[in-house]
Amino acid sequence: MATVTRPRRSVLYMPGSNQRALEKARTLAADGLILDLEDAVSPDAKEVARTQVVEAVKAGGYGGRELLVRVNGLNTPWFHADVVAAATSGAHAILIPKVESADAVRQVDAIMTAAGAPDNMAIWCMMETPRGILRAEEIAGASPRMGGFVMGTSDLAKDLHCAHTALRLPMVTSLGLCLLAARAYGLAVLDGVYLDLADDSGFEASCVQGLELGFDGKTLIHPKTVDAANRVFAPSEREIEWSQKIIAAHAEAAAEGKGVVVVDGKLVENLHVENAKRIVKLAEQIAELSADLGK
Ligand SMILES: CC(C)(COP(=O)(O)OP(=O)(O)OC[C@H]1O[C@@H](n2cnc3c(N)ncnc32)[C@H](O)[C@@H]1OP(=O)(O)O)[C@@H](O)C(=O)NCCC(=O)NCCSC(=O)C[C@H](O)C(=O)O
Ligand SMILES: [Mg+2]
Repeated sequence: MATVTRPRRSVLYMPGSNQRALEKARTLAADGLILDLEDAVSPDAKEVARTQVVEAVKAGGYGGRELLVRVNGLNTPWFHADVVAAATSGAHAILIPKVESADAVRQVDAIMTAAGAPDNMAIWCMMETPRGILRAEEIAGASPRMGGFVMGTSDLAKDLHCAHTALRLPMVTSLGLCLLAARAYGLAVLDGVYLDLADDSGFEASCVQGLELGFDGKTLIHPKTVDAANRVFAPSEREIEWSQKIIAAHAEAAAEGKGVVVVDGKLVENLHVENAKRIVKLAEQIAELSADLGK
């Protein structure tokens, strides 16, 4: 069973160079934020973005939202200083772009540790190159700090020479390999961004597909998409009620020495109960986070 440690239905990117966005994020109902130093920031704004992001995280005000700092890639002039600065910022995780090997993760781990990062600060990896996808398993298991994968479907589509289609068939193999590796190693895994901000129904359909594939949530580029992602990736009332019902029925059956029970004509075994417990726990965590954010 995949471990649920916190809700990650909606995780919003913002350019670290955009002070207004860093401020605005304190008021948004996103479960998590990616404070970006990489692709959303132009080369001449890299240092300013790094300073602003570290100051914003240290200043706080983000409540229970999960904070990830996306640093520049290993082969860039900004990488080392980004990791050192993020390591003691108080963010929950460093997100490394374009990861292609376990060694890259271990390099970041070593820099973080030397810079004084707390033991519970995680490493997340952008999965967005063909080599990275093919090595998803070794990357997932590269360090005890590994916390999750974020699908970088824009970079990946560029490298695969594939099209962005509604059903994402050209992307399904890559998404599936990363989901397998993430679940095998107990990591979180977030779906890629939807680029057409004018297409609300297309966005929602891509969230539904991401949920059905097994993603924990969706990465977003604009606040207007937060509510739809939160809605789609949250368990419905019906699912919660059904989960509670089968947990109770199975516990009653277990007390009578039975391993299975039939509820409303459906066979319920321990595996269904495990999944039901995950759903109930996720619903509780969403309620706690919503109360914390006042949303
Ligand atoms: C796309 C945007 C440039 C649009 O910005 P803007 O024109 O300012 O939008 P609005 O006027 O509609 O904004 C309304 C208010 O919302 C705030 N806002 C907008 N976007 C964000 C955000 N991302 N985070 C926080 N707040 C945001 C505005 O400040 C307005 O607030 P107010 O002042 O109160 O009116 C912009 O949305 C944007 O920059 N988005 C993020 C782009 C980004 O980070 N891209 C990189 C990540 S995606 C990626 O890299 C994919 C991956 O690597 C891959 O390969 O797939
Ligand atoms: Mg990318």
